[in-house]
Amino acid sequence: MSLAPLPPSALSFLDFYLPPKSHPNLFTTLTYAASLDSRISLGPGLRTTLSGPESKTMTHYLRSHHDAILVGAGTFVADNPGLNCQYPPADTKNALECSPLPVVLDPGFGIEITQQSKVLLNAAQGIGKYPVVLVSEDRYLAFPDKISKLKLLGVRVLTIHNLSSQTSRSKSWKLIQNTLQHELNVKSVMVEGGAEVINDLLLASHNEDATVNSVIITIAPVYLGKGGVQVAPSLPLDRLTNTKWESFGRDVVMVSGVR
Ligand SMILES: NC(=O)c1ccc[n+]([C@@H]2O[C@H](COP(=O)([O-])OP(=O)(O)OC[C@H]3O[C@@H](n4cnc5c(N)ncnc54)[C@H](O)[C@@H]3O)[C@@H](O)[C@H]2O)c1
Ligand SMILES: Nc1nc(=O)c(N)c(NC[C@H](O)[C@H](O)[C@H](O)COP(=O)(O)O)[nH]1
Repeated sequence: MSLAPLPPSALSFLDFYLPPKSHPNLFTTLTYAASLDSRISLGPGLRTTLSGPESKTMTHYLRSHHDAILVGAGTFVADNPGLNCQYPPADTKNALECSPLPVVLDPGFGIEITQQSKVLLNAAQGIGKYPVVLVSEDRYLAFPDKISKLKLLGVRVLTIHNLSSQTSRSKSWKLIQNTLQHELNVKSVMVEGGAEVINDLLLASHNEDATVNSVIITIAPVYLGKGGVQVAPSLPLDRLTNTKWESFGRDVVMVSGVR
């Protein structure tokens, strides 16, 4: 599948919100696509396409600018995501180089990754990187066989000390960002969802437990209704700053951020 090129106006619109060439700490971008009623899928466990072709290309362009891409266990199970970059590669070598490191947040160590998982099919074809799974230490110790099996498939499992004993999920973001920066040597991460991950990270940023440098949201002109999986943090949050809006085909994209 080849994605349509982005016009120069889209590139300049995004430029300020991308990770800069050098940044002292981990640069975190939160990005997702939502409906007009702030739903990101039709229901739990359902994969729902919201982005049109232009904003889909934009997401892949963002992927090419980040070292890592993080999704939660719920998204991994619902979407079977490939988590690679399909834009702008002209060939396979390019696709591997521009693809971020896929990171799956799965404290309970419950997801099944098999040879048929899209992320591993991409890695085996050389068009994506092998993933890392972040799990709680207690769950890691409970499943030695699973770790060996995953290792054979090329999947790395990393533990986060005390992840499950955090009193709030907002607090666990500090540990997650530390692990990305110091253990995986990641300088920029793009967090794609799902709703639990997004709601917690927004709250963590509000509570200053985590840093979010950019927020890039695609709004699709559709209502998904009350049954949809909703982005709605548990508290009202501060108004986003440095916001700009631009049409991408039938969608609108909002960018916000501080460097
Ligand atoms: N439209 C979009 O841009 C988009 C993006 C991603 C996912 N989705 C959709 O979202 C749905 C999945 O969302 P969800 O909310 O069910 O699952 P999720 O992907 O947010 O994963 C939830 C799991 O992640 C882990 N987790 C989340 N926050 C954590 C934290 N702070 N600390 C430790 N662990 C944490 C926990 O294991 C939790 O059970 C699916 O339907 C998927 O299709 C849509
Ligand atoms: N930008 C965006 N628009 C959407 O309409 C949608 N459903 C997602 N969802 C994000 C989530 O992370 C998905 O899992 C990946 O979009 C799967 O896609 P890939 O196989 O990795 O290309 N993201």
